[in-house]
Amino acid sequence: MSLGRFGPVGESGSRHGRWAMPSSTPMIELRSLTKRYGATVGIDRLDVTVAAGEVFGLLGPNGAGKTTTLRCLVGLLQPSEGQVRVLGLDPVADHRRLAPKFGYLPGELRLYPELTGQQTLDLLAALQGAPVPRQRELCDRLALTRADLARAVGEYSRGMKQKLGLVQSLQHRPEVVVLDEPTEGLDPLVQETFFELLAEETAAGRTVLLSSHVLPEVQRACGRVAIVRQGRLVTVRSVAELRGARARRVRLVLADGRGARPLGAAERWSPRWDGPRVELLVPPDELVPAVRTMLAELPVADLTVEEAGLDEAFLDLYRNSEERP
Ligand SMILES: Nc1ncnc2c1ncn2[C@@H]1O[C@H](COP(=O)(O)OP(=O)(O)OP(=O)(O)O)[C@@H](O)[C@H]1O
Repeated sequence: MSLGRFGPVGESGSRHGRWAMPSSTPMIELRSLTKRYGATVGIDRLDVTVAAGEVFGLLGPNGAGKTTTLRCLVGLLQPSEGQVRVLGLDPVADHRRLAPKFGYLPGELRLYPELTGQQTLDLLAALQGAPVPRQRELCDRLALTRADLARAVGEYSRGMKQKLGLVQSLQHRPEVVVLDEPTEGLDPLVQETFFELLAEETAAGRTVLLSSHVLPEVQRACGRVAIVRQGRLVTVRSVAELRGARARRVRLVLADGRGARPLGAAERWSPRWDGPRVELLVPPDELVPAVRTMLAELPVADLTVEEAGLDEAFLDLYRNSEERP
């Protein structure tokens, strides 16, 4: 079972009444974190800090380094360089102290197929080394029935396995939860419940880091997002900031009714034609000069401006990172 380096009950015992952490200590801290696989760079000098009560998103395309980052966080991988701290502790050296306070949902949940759902949850609870006050409630909310839990997980559908994975990641009420692609395989109703659970986690001051390549998921769940690409951090932004940086979509109808043709100076905003209408994506700080140029140079019969979607802001950041030397 690959669920992280959870040991049996360590000297820290249950989650109640142990070492005190200064309130200023970040819940998660990655400092110049680098992981190489031989000649391949998984992640390269990643700096990320996550505070208590945040839902923080790690967003990036396939192969960006999300899983590598999460595995370093969980202590499954030893960094090649740099530092990882979770609750001020080293996930490799201090994994026994961390296990009761830490929840992890791996991207590929591999379970013992012959164990029942209930046996799996109980085994993982023992490895977490903590009581599981939320196990029953989470199973109920994620619609894992007693009959489901009595079946061998080898018979589970993908969605049921994912639900079991979510239950085990939260059942011991951990202070920090790391989730790799958490909504994979969940139907829309269960996804709703998942988002409710996330909101409750942060309302209770707990911290969540989730990886995703699904933008609407991040937009909905996270306050801040780190965008990674080819192992490098492109940017860390609040979702609100990403919205503010959104391009403006300018739609024009040209009076002469003709279709696609060169637009002179306006060509730089990548026009997309649809019959006599044309659509351009303009960065917010170029909007006023762009509209002036269009009105001066083109036979404009109609013009509308609206904010482009968050996905376009996101793609813009990707493109900008690609253009970097
Ligand atoms: N065990 C490994 N051995 C060699 N290279 C690896 C290994 N694991 C990951 N990599 C490489 O490290 C880079 C980052 O991979 P990683 O799995 O962390 O990305 P990811 O963002 O999680 O991708 P995905 O969204 O596809 O899961 C990729 O180039 C990948 O090929």
